[in-house]
Amino acid sequence: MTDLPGIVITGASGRMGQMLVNTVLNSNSARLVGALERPGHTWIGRDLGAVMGGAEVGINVTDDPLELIARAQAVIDFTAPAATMDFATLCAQARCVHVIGTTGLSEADLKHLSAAARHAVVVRAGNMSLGVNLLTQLTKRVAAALDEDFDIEIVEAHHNQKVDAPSGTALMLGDAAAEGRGVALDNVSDRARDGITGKRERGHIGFSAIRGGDIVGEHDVIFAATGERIILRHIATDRAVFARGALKAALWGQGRRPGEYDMVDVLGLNEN
Ligand SMILES: NC(=O)C1=CN([C@@H]2O[C@H](COP(=O)(O)OP(=O)(O)OC[C@H]3O[C@@H](n4cnc5c(N)ncnc54)[C@H](O)[C@@H]3O)[C@@H](O)[C@H]2O)C=CC1
Ligand SMILES: O=C(O)C1=N[C@H](C(=O)O)C[C@H](O)C1
Repeated sequence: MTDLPGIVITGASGRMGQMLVNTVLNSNSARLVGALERPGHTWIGRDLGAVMGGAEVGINVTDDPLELIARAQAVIDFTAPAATMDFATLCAQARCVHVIGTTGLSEADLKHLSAAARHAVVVRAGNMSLGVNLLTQLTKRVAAALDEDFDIEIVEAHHNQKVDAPSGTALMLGDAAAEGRGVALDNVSDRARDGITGKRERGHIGFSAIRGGDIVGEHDVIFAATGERIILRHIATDRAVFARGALKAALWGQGRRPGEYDMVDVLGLNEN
């Protein structure tokens, strides 16, 4: 028995799930206590290590979150919006830290998370990497320094299995740019252009999404004026950067007061 925080990974068979399992299993700061998958998944009831193609780890994958979350100190959750809402309720009941990487959440989902955060620590970010969270701060500063002569466009690229657009990261960057400009993103966001769209509106923030192959995640924030252009870019080449950030968040959340937090809080980037 050890005092290290016990972590449950949801969506264990997913691209991020498997990365998270390996990250926690290789950590000296946390221990893996459970792995969840959706009902009907072929991994249910089987040893997690074995289904991942390695040695047995003594943890059977389950589709029953109730008992598992009750004895966890943190749940790291990169799944899908409906599943994340269910896990948020259970984490709130268990007073356990809920680290959420899931993107594509609706306004109603965000309200649900705010309610859950009255009882538990909820750390959520559309991107858990250090680089992107630093990029949001840079974006805010550049947007604040430039006026609307600079058109802001956010371009993101991801693999062909991604189901939501714009990416969670693109929306974080859009929020940062809007905050820098002192406007609400909802009032200035251009999220789809097709056909005779009319001229670009001054002050708007545009989004474009590329989907193809195995691209892990790439984001450009373009500030385009007449005669010059600034481009802030982040390229993720390995999902380990997201998993490391998520584990850091799970550990950071231990002993904190219930509430909603993000990776800027976890990484202490607000102080810079
Ligand atoms: N915030 C961040 O840093 C990052 C966020 N993401 C986001 O994480 C999410 C997952 O991404 P991927 O791993 O690429 O997707 P994926 O499709 O490979 O994995 C999702 C997994 O969740 C499982 N799942 C769905 N419903 C479930 C339920 N009720 N209970 C348990 N498991 C359930 C699925 O079976 C699947 O294995 C997406 O929303 C993606 O945008 C991905 C990478 C980084
Ligand atoms: O689905 C992904 O893969 C990713 N999703 C996140 C997003 O929506 O921004 C983070 C990362 O870019 C990978």
